[in-house]
Amino acid sequence: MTSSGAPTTDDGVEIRKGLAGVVVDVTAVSKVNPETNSLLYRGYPVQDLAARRSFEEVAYLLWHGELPTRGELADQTAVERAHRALPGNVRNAILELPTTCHPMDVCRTAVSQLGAHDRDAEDSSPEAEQAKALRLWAVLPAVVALDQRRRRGLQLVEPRDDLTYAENFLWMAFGEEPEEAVVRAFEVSMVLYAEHSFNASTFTARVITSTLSDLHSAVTGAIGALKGPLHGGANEAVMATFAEIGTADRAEAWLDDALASKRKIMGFGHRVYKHGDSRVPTMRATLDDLVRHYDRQDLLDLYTALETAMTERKDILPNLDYPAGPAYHLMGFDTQIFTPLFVASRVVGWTAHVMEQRAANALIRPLSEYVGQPQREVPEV
Ligand SMILES: CC(=O)SCCNC(=O)CCNC(=O)[C@H](O)C(C)(C)COP(=O)(O)OP(=O)(O)OC[C@H]1O[C@@H](n2cnc3c(N)ncnc32)[C@H](O)[C@@H]1OP(=O)(O)O
Ligand SMILES: O=C([O-])CC(=O)C(=O)O
Repeated sequence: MTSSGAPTTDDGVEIRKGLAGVVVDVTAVSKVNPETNSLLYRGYPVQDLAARRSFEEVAYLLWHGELPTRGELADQTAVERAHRALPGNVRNAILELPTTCHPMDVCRTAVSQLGAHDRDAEDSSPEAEQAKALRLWAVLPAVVALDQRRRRGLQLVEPRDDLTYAENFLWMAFGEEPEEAVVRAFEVSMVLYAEHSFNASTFTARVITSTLSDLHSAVTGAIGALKGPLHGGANEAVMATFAEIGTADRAEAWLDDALASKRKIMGFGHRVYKHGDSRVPTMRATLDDLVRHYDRQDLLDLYTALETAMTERKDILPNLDYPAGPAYHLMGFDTQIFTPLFVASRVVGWTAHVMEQRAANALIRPLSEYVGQPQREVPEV
């Protein structure tokens, strides 16, 4: 052990498992501050953006560094709406995938396919990268909505260009005009999920970009990293936990059993925030609105019972996935679709980081300390 508590090898080399606490680069995209429980996108507090700005405006901000003027937003919106439909070849590729695979596999495959069909895939100029990021962001709702619908045995719903991003996403997923309360809640979740500095999936995207690989490869890899339950996969795992517990009165006993068997409780804890996730109060308030809208106090009771028990037992607080999971459930999404919803939002942050990495690149290649067999001779056969 070093004085910082980090383990060392027999030779005294300090090992930073999981790169915990290691600052690997600078970024101007967002600032996560665990001391003040705050998160800034390009300098703006995320909760204020969620309250006052659309997801489209936030996407522009994350990519370009400033909020859009009316004209800039109109230009971006025109491109976004023109690229909402899935190209036929990608739609067919999705339809051929088995419904036994996880929806994150569908997302990952779709982005890879979109890259293979994109004529600008190998053009890494800033203009081409920005255009690809925008097109990918525009089409991902169709990927997610199609996948949910085919699993339900329903036909694809074509996008509508008279609707906002959030309205159109819900329209394509459910085939009916969404209610205003649901649109608002969904939009807030998209804003909150869009960006979070050097998390595991964003770092993956940056590692891939650092080899001078292409943007679609970076996003495909990032989707793989987000899928895991220690990262984005936790939002669907929260709903699985709720289903396992059943009702609020069973939460304490369930938690005691789970902790006794050393299970990780999904939706709780965070690598950076140790005193609460900056985004939880906003998402929790949004969940409260949905609970009132759908008259589902029972779900909130279960939510609160598990949160209270977890705080009492372990003093570990919820992360964004904890309120987001039940919120998506109330909106009507299937549980396995929750992490793809995270993809649809985080693609903005990933691509902003791809562009930032490319603009000041250094190959990412850390070192490891070898602890295997010493050199030995290959025996004669
Ligand atoms: C949007 C996002 O990606 S947010 C993260 C979503 N992920 C989850 O919700 C999964 C559940 N949470 C976790 O597994 C962890 O809190 C992580 C992976 C997110 C962060 O973990 P780390 O920073 O590596 O902390 P680590 O896992 O070392 O935890 C420290 C201690 O708290 C415990 N702990 C942390 N989170 C949890 C949890 N959710 N349930 C039970 N115990 C936990 C650990 O067991 C460990 O205890 P120990 O010191 O007795 O061994
Ligand atoms: O920052 C992290 O490690 C995980 C997280 O909350 C996110 O990616 O939104």
